Amino acid sequence: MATANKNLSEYDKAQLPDASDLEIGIVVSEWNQAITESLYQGAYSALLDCGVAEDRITRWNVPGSFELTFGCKKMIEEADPDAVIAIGSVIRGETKHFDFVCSATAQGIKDLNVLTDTPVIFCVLTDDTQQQAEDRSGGKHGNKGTEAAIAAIKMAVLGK
Ligand SMILES: Nc1c(NC[C@H](O)[C@H](O)[C@H](O)CO)[nH]c(=O)[nH]c1=O
Ligand SMILES: CC(=O)[C@@H](O)COP(=O)(O)O
Repeated sequence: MATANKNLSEYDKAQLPDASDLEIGIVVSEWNQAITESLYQGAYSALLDCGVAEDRITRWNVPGSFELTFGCKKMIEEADPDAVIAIGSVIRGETKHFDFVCSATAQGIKDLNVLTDTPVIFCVLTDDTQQQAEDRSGGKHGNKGTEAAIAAIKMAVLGK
């Protein structure tokens, strides 16, 4: 199902496990900062709404999406959260750099899920246009940060 047919912000708290004792890490890329801050706010608000304690949410920033893998790895090593949300926004430019950044970031986050015992949630928008990114970070298609927070809660409990 394409995002166009699914609102990213919809969730049913009644279907979620107790999140009151969860520690959640969030690593945020500074590239396309207006988009990533909107994604972060979506994730942060949903975590609080679902019962995660404010003082159990840890945020770190990294320069770009390519650095998300290292930032999440260090957070897992140093803070040992129950799950980590990796937030980024990659928007296609004139060259093939978009393809390499998206592929490396997706593979790196996948590797963390394989090589560590901590779920790492892929909250990285990979868009052809600024409008597509805005539509998925609090626009007409909802907020992927909200979707990522719900996934983080579910995976954190599954991984315990
Ligand atoms: N163009 C985008 C980038 N590029 C930067 C890389 O992520 C990386 O920080 C750099 O290559 C140094 O290692 N990053 C994004 O997150 N979004 C983009 O659109
Ligand atoms: C995803 C990127 O790295 C890209 O936005 C950089 O733009 P360009 O391909 O024009 O250098």
